Order: sequence, then C-alpha cells, then structure tokens
Amino acid sequence: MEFEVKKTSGKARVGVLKLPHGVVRTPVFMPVGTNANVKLLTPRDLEEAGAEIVLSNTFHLMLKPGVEIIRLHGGLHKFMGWKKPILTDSGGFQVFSLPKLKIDDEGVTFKSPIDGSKVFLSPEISMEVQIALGSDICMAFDHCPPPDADYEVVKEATERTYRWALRSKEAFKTENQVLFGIVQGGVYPDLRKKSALQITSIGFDGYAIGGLSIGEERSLTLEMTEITVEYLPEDRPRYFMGGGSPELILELVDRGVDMFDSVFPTRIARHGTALTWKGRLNLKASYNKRSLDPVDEQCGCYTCKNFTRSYIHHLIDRGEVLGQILLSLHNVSFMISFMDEVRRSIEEGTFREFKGKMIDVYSSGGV
Ligand SMILES: CNc1nc2cc3c(=O)[nH]c(N)nc3c(CCN)c2[nH]1
Repeated sequence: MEFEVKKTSGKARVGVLKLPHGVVRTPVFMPVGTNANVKLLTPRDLEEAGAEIVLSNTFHLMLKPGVEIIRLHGGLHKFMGWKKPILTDSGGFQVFSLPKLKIDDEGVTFKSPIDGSKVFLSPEISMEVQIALGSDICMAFDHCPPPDADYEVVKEATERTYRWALRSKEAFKTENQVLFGIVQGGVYPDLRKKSALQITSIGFDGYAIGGLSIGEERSLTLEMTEITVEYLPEDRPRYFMGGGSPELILELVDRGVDMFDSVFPTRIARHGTALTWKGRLNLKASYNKRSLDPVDEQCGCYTCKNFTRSYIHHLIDRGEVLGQILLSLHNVSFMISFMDEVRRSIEEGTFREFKGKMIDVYSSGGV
C-alpha cells in the first residue's frame, strides 16, 4: 500500500492511497455496504456516482451468507460485483451492539441474531474472515466501549483493544491486503493519548479513530479527534469510523482526518431527505408536490438529470421504492461530489472558506 500526502491546508490534507484494487483519493467518503451491497444501489450506480471504495462488515457476512459461500466466489469483490477497493470492519463494533454477550480476553461469544446459535469472534477469527473476504483494507479486532461507559470500563476496553491489536497483526498473514489499527480511549484525553501511542507502537498501514460518533457531545467528538490525530504519523491514512454528515466531515477534515464512512446519506435517502448544495431537502414535504425543479440543479447525477422534485415526492408518497432508489443514488453522488470539492478547496488553499460556507448552509437546516 502506498499513501502520499499531496497538499495540505492547515491540518487538512489531500492524499492518494494506492490499494490492490485501485487508487483512492483522500479525503474520501466510503458508502456503507454492510450485507455486501450498498442499499438500493448497483455497483454500476456506485461507479457512475464516482465511488472509489465501499465498506462492508465482517460480522454480518460471517453469519450470512457465511465465509464459505464468499470463498466459493473467490472473495467479496466477485461476490458483490464491485471491482474497486473494499474496506471491511472487523466485527468489534457490531458485536458490542448485541445483548447478553460474553466477553473475555480470548474474544466474544454471542448469540447469532440470525438463528440464536452461539458464535465466537476473536482477533484471529476476524482476521481469518477478512483475509478470506479479500478486502483491500482490513480492520483490527477492537473493543469499542458503550457511549455511557465510565472511566474504568473505557480503560479496560482500551487495554483489551491494545492486546487484540497485537493479536490481529500477528494473525494477519496475507499478501495484497492491508491492516489498519483502531484507537479507542472513549472521551478521556489520557486514555486517548495512551491508546494512540499503544496502537501506533505496533505499526499498521493506517490508523482508525474508533469509539466516537456514538452519541457523545459534538465538542467531545472533535476534541478526542484532535488528541488522537496528534499522536498519529503524518504519512499514514487516518480513518474516522462512523462519521458522518457533511458538516461533521468538514470539521474532521479540518483536524487532519482522511477517510470517512457513514450510513447517513443512504439512510436519510430512504426516509425521503436529499442532501443538496443548499442544505437538506425534504421530498415528502408538500411544498415539493408541484416543483418542476430537479433535486439539486447543480448536481449532474441521473436523478437530477431526469426527474423533478414533484415526481420524487409522488413516488415517496405512494411508497414506490423507486423514490428511495433515486434519492439514494443522488445522495451518494452528492457525497462523492462534496468530497471532490473538499479536495479541490484544499488544493486551492480555500478549504476554510468552503468549510465556513457549507457549515452555514447545513446548520441553517433545510432548503
Ligand atoms: C456511527 N458511529 C460509529 N462509531 C463507530 C466506532 C467504531 C469502532 O470504535 N470500532 C469499529 N470497529 N467500528 C466502529 C464503527 C463502525 C464503522 N462503520 C463506528 N460507527
């Protein structure tokens, strides 16, 4: 893997990440495809929208369809028909959202949400599955503590994350795939610093900022990101897990983060909300019933080129899935174009102006 920082503007930076299945320009937004698909979009749609990398999830795929079926296809790229890079999360975060699981230093035992059977997940098993999936970027198996966890609980999860990161790297015997470490530490500055030093001391191809965007105050999200980034090497990609909205991404890019993933754009699309250059647009609202305008006249996507707000309003009103499909396509296209503009503004030295303008637009609500 090669990562090169091309230009900086303050802490914001433009980079190029060369991976086995292709090149990714950073800062980058990664659409989330948990069950080996980005909901309601084909790989052709994603390619047309300009997506360069998508995210999928070890936890879900090992349960269904199971790693054997994906091995049968020669890996996840073949299974889902996506030829460009894929990042797979390690299962740490997903498993901790399940009730009644048993965790010890070996790993996590939980009841499958699919059929209730007992399943065991450890750093070694997570690495084995991700190697079989063939993802370009694999994530270390981590323990993300719950948002309301107190200092002792976060400390324990952070120490365990360090031991599991060592075991993840030890078990990561593969060519042509890279492994990112994940920094925890909750909202405690001393634990954040300690975790960043521990994880970087192991040495990974890139580093993720974990344990955030799980309901904490925005100010804490930003402060913990600043502390973590301070102890991450300049020449490695930095991935903020689970963020986020356009305005959060701008704040994080401004603090030196390169990679983002979030279900936000596709999830709000399914609920009838579009992202536009003038803010959020609610296509269910009656003021769109007669509008012959495109969702966003500045957008060149298939949805904006071919349909009016009135038509999409009608589809959503009638519960036609095409409405959700067209908005999902638009929102992913918007996020890709939004990141194009983020990179361009950093290259032109106008990132702060761009950030200020877009944060005004997005904090003043919808159009
Ligand atoms: C939506 N907010 C959010 N916070 C996360 C933290 C972790 C985290 O701390 N660890 C891992 N492995 N994944 C996380 C994820 C999933 C990213 N697709 C997060 N998502």
